[in-house]
Amino acid sequence: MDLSNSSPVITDPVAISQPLLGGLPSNLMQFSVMPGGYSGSGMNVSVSRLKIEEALVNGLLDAMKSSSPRRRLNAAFGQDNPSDEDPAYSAWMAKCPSALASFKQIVASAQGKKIAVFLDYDGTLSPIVDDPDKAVMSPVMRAAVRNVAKYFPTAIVSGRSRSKVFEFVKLKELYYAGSHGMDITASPANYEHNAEKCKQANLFQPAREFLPMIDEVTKSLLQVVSGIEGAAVENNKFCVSVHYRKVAEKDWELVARLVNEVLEAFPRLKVTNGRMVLEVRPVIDWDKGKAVEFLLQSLGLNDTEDVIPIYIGDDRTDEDAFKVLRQRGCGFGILVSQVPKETQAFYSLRDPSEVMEFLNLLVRWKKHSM
Ligand SMILES: O=P(O)(O)OC[C@H]1O[C@H](O[C@H]2O[C@H](CO)[C@@H](O)[C@H](O)[C@H]2O)[C@H](O)[C@@H](O)[C@@H]1O
Repeated sequence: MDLSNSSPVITDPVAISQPLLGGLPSNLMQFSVMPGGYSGSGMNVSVSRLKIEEALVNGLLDAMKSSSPRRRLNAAFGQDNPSDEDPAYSAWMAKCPSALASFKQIVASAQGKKIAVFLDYDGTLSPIVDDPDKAVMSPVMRAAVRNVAKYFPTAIVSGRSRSKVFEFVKLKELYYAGSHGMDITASPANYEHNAEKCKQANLFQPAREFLPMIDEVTKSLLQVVSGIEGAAVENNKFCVSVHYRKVAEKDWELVARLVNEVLEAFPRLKVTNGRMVLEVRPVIDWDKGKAVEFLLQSLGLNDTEDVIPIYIGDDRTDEDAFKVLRQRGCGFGILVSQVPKETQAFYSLRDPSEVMEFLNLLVRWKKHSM
């Protein structure tokens, strides 16, 4: 199946100049997203719309409230800074131990194998801040990621658009999967800046046909939330974020209702809730987990006996990747969180500074074991 012809509309100049894996190699055929990936029949569409609406009306606001960090902390501990002495926290740490404390165990299982590193961006490599445009990465974190990429194939897997996350990370030696994995370069980003190597850039965009729809829904969302103080809309190319971090809690219901109303006109889009953000995206069978599988396969790292993928992320969307690693029975998910959470990850780190410490340890270990 040649995916380069699967999209009737190409509005993106990058996509035009870089064929969509111009005829997928046979080892990547399994990754084509069939049109049936979303509900195509009228009946299915209306049934799933009803379900989505019901879930949105009944659950969206609850989900928004429960994603408030202060509420979660208070619900878990009644205080803002949980310590190891807190029984609830230490019970969770027993299930999902610190990747720093368990470092020896982690590298022991990687002995003689290749490690591949997958990193989420917001909340993992940069601390969560109020203004999404200011979520910059510190120079020390950039140095840590650069060093990791010297020794291990390293990819960023983010909900942001690929170009936006590249603007923040600025490292050409990495692989990037933007828009929750719906926009992947299976070659280091520096290939894209080299005309000769452009064709090898292996751009994979399973939701490319949704581009015009995403632009349209972005306009509608911008329009409806423009009157709500603090609300912001971010076009992430194959998905859109509606931020409510700076919206007064009394207006959250209005945000949920307006987003829900807009989506009624877009049955092929769905909404999920992230960290104080509603994420609107295509209803296709593709997520960060599929992106990780795709990258492992296309980089020749698919041998579960020989390769240990490590995925570090803080968000609900990262759970899809943790789950994939668990199901493959090789590699580790590491959840970045200060509070107990249901997770498919094996280990945890408290915040981006611990992520940096872990990355530095990995490099030091590799240097000494060479
Ligand atoms: O997969 P990620 O890289 O974690 O992207 C998920 C969302 O991250 C960004 O929003 C989050 O970080 C912002 C900056 O710290 C914060 O203001 C916001 O409240 C968080 O939800 C990004 O702006 C979103 O578009 C991504 O969907």
